[in-house]
Amino acid sequence: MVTTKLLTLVIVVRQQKILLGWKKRGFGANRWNGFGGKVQPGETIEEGAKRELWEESSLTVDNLEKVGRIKFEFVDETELLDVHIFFTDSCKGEPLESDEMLPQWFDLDKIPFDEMWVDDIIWFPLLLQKKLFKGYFKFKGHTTILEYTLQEVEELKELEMEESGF
Ligand SMILES: Nc1nc2c([nH]c(=O)n2[C@H]2C[C@H](O)[C@@H](COP(=O)(O)OP(=O)(O)OP(=O)(O)O)O2)c(=O)[nH]1
Repeated sequence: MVTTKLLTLVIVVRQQKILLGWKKRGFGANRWNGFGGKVQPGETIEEGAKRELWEESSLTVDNLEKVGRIKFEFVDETELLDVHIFFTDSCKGEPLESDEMLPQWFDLDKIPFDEMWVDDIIWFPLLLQKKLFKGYFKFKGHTTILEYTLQEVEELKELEMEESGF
C-alpha cells in the first residue's frame, strides 16, 4: 500500500542572503537544506512549518508564504513524500545551531547546490523568482532523478488540489 508523508520546508531570505542549515542527522543528512519536517497530528501545515523552523533554527515568523509543493517518489519504497514549501523574508531572531541543523547564510548567487538534494537546482530558480510551482520527482536512491515534472502555477489553490498534475 502506498502511503504519503506530509512534510514542510521553509526557505528563509534576509538582506539578499539565504539561510540554509547543514542537516546533521536523519533523512537528508550531510546536505544543506531549508528547515522543515513532518506535520504532526492536530496542526495545520503552516503551523508545522513554523514549529520546525523554530525547533531547527530558533527563528520565529508571523506569516509564511506558501510557494510550492513537490511530491517525491523513491523506487522500491511505498511512501511518497508530499513537501509543502514556504518562503519568508520577515523572520525574527538570529539563527542558532540545533541538534538537527547548523545554520549558515549564503549569498543568493552562491547557493551550494552541489551539497544539496539534486532536485533543488531545478526548482530553486522558480522559488527565488517568487513564482508558485508544483512538481514531482522520481528518485532511484537518494541521488539519481529518473524523471520529473515541474510547472509554474498561477494561483495557490492549484497547489491544494490533491491529484492535479501529479
Ligand atoms: N530541498 C529539499 N528538501 C527536501 C527534499 N526531500 C525532502 O524530504 N526534503 C525536506 C522536507 C523536510 O523539510 C525534510 C525531511 O524531513 P525530516 O525527515 O527531517 O522530518 P523531521 O525533522 O520531522 O524528522 P524527524 O526529526 O522526526 O526524524 O527534508 C528535497 O528533495 N529537496
